[in-house]
Amino acid sequence: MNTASKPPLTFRKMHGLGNDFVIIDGRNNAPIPSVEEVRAIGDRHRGVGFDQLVVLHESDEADFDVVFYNSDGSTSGACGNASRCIADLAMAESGRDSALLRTEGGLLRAERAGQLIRVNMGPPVLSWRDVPLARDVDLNALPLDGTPSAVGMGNPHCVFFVEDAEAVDIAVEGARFEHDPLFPERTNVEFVQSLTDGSLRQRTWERGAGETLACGSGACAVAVAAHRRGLTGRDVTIHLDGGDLHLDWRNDGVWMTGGISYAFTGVWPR
Ligand SMILES: N[C@@H](CCC[C@H](N)C(=O)O)C(=O)O
Repeated sequence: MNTASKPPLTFRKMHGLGNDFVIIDGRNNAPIPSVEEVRAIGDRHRGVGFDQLVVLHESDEADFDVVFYNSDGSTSGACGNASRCIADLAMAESGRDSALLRTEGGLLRAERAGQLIRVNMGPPVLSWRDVPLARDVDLNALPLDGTPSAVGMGNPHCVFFVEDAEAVDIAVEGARFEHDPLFPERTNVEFVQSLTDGSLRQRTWERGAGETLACGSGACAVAVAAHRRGLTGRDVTIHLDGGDLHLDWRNDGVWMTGGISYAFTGVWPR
């Protein structure tokens, strides 16, 4: 058995509106975690705990090439709140007020906006109105009233508009889609309520992470779905458990503006 110990993993802990991340810089041949280690680090009781773990790699066209892992070890093509956090790291390193991130979901541009960070999450790539369902589904048979909107933002989202977002049992309604053949790659699920001031209230069940305090790519999907339903203009404020995001859907994609927080650095022994 190889008893040689592997070099420890150094990481940064950050969050965007309470959606929390462990960020590991894998550049310069620095050690990166195995999927088993991702799950162990993500354990809220025995590890560090995170909603997503982010690994940074050298890039030939961006500040970083980025890989996003959920706490169950699955990967995702997008992670909006983490993208704001690592964009801040990139800008601090480069001294510029802008950054470029290459993710599985595409090339993302980010920039400072005062004390906040703006990220262009790209165009929405699909919705139920544009893409025929994989099979003939009676959408009204889905667990909640009404027909959801399916919007891709580098990752899949199923957006339900409900009368009272606080009344939704997220652990039940969100988990329903973890093994639904309608979503062969699973999906993130957002439950949204329109408010009288034109803003939206969003609660989120994340694929591979469960209920989170905020989901940035989900907020982008919600903004697109709400606009397509005539509920909002092309820009909207969304209230999440962890705080507010501002979304504006422009011709070059959906821009998301919000805050980030830097928590601490740490070392994961191996
Ligand atoms: N919290 C993220 C979304 C993270 C990935 C998602 N769970 C998925 O698997 O697609 C965000 O802020 O976008």
